[in-house]
Amino acid sequence: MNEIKRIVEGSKLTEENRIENSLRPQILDDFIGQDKLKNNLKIFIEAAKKRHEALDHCLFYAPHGLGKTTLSHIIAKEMGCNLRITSGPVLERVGDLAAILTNLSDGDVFFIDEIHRMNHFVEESLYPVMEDFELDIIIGQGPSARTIKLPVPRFTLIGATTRAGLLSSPLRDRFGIIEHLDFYAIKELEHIVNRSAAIMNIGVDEDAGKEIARRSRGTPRIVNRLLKRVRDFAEVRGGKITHAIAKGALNALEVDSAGLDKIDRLILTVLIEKFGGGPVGIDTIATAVAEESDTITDVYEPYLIQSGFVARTPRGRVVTSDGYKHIGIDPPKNSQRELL
Ligand SMILES: Nc1ncnc2c1ncn2[C@@H]1O[C@H](COP(=O)(O)OP(=O)(O)OP(=O)(O)O)[C@@H](O)[C@H]1O
Repeated sequence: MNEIKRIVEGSKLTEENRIENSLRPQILDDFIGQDKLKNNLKIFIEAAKKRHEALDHCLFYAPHGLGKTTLSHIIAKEMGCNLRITSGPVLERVGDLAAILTNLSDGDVFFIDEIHRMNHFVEESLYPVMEDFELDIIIGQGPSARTIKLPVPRFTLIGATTRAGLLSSPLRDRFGIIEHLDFYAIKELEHIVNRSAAIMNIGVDEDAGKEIARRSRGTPRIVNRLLKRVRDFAEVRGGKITHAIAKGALNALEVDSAGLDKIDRLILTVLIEKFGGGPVGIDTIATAVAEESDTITDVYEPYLIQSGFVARTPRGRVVTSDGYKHIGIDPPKNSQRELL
C-alpha cells in the first residue's frame, strides 16, 4: 500500500491541505507538461521495476511550485512503495537522519525538500548512505571513539532544491538522475486550470481558463491558487467562471496581464526609479523593497528573468527595455539596455 508519512511539523490535514492533495497528480500520465523529464522518468522507473531494484537517487531542481514534491509522490506511487517526506532544515542532527533511515523499507522513497539547506554534518553522513546504504555512527569521544556501520534499506533518495548552485559537488555527484523543471507553457497551464477546475467541480469558460493560465507565472501552484480565488468571485456572483469574472478577480487580486504581482512591480519600479535601471545587487534590491534576499532570489527573480523584464549581468540585475515598457516608463535612449 502506498503510504505517505510527513515528518515536517504540522502534519494535521486542514481543509486547504485536503484540496491541495486532491489537485496533486497521482501518476505520471496525469502530470501535465515537462515531457522530456516525464519520458525519461517513465523509462527509469520501468527499468528499475524490471530489475526489482530501487530507483536510482533523483535530484530535482526548479523554482517553487513547479512540481518537485508532486514528482516524489508520483515516483513512490509508480514504484508501489512508501514515501517519507522531510526537509533539509528539519534534519538538524545525524540522529534525526538515522531515525528516519532505520524506519525505511527496501525500495521506499525518501524525499528531502530544500536539500541545499541541510546541515553540513548531516549532509556528509548521507554520502555513504547514498553510495553503500550504510550509515556511519560514531560512538564515544576522543581516542576511544569508534565508528560502527549501520546497514540501511536500499531506498531512493529524492532531493529537491530551488538552488542547485548551493549544493556541494560531492552531494550532487551522488544522484544518478538529475533533472531540471522548466516554467510551464501557457497551453500546459491552461490544461492544469481545466484539470483542477474539473476536480473542484467548477465551470470555467475557455477564454477565462486562458486568462488565468496567462497570469500564473508559468507555475502550477499559482494556477491552483488563482483558480481558487477566482472561484470565490464566481460563486459570490452566482455562477461559473466567465472571462469577465476571471479578469475582474485577477485585477482585484492585483495580478497584472503578465502575471506580475505587487512585489514584482515594486522591484521593477525601485530598480528603475532609485537605481536608474541597474545594475544592482540582490541584497540592495532586497533592502530597497523590504524583503529577504532569499525570497527575492527564490520567488521573484526567476520569473522576472524568465519573462524578460530583468536580466542578470556580472555586475548585478538590470531592467530590460521590456521591463521599462511593462511598468509604463520609456527606456533610456542610447543605452546598453536597448540591446537587452
Ligand atoms: N505538472 C503538473 N501538473 C498538474 N499539477 C501540477 C503539476 N506540477 C505541480 N502541480 C500542482 O502544483 C502544486 C505545487 O506543486 P509542488 O508542491 O509539487 O511544487 P514544488 O516544486 O515541490 O514546490 P516547492 O519548491 O515550493 O516545494 C501541486 O499541489 C500540484 O497540484
